[in-house]
Amino acid sequence: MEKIHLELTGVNMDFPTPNGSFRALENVNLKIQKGEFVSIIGHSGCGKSTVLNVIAGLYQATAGGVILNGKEVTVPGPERAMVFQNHSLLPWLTAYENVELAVKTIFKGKKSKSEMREWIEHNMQLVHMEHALDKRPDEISGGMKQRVGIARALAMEPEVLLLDEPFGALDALTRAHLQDSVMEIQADLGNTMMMVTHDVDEAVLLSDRIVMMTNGPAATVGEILEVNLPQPRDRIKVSESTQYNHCRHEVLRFLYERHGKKAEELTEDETIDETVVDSSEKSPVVDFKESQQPKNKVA
Ligand SMILES: Nc1ncnc2c1ncn2[C@@H]1O[C@H](COP(=O)(O)OP(=O)(O)OP(=O)(O)O)[C@@H](O)[C@H]1O
Repeated sequence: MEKIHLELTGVNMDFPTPNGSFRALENVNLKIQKGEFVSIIGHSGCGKSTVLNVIAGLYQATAGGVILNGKEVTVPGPERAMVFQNHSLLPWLTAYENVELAVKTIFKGKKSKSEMREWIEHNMQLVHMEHALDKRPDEISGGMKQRVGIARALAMEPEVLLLDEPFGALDALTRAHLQDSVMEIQADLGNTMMMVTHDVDEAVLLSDRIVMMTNGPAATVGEILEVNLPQPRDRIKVSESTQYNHCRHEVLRFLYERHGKKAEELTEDETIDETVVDSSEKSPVVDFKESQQPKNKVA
């Protein structure tokens, strides 16, 4: 049995609201091994981002806690880097300088100026952005900005990379490129990665396990699905495999059941455009999409 790297135990998260306390999470328990890629999926507003924010230390759990490498985490730290849906780069700095800012914070006094430069260039290479070091965010595309955001997070040498819908704002082709890059990076570096996504295909393609959350309020882990697909994964080969379609069906079944549709109404290859109920509003919203990403691997 592998050693547990990251563990959430009995996590509750209550938010104060004008109408009293709102319980977003209740008794969330999760054990993650080093180097695992875990996706979190669930209906809109169920609490996926809240789970990541608690791990990041941006929110403090009202009960229970998070242990990383045997130590409790309650505040943000460089060993847990977060990538958001919107790149959050500083617009007046170049791509290089944006990454440099994070690198200086972590490695000041530990790396020389030339070592820092090498390290920044190395991380930009990992995300295939070495050609745009001197571009400012307004001079590069959304996908390129996201790449720089990932480089900035990786440059902090985090033990855990937290990805909150990192590709959600991108077009299908760019998303596919970035998914491939993230798979390559994880194969290279072996980081533990946790990703919130609404995209069932993305979750199956990238994950070792998919955590499916129940609807809120007081959301918790509903089911956990193991994705037993061989690595490295080629999107075209994977999408043709029975195991892939089984995993996809299992996630859709879970989401449908939470939406009130019966599992037996699903077929293995059913196409779905929208399936969910916003768990906080209890009204149908267009949210869960079968991925429209291209099925072939893009270089
Ligand atoms: N700071 C806050 N104060 C009050 N309520 C909050 C706060 N942050 C989140 N919530 C509530 O907690 C619940 C979970 O929110 P969260 O953003 O984690 O859901 P989510 O599953 O990530 O949603 P989505 O899929 O739409 O991004 C929601 O009902 C949300 O309104």
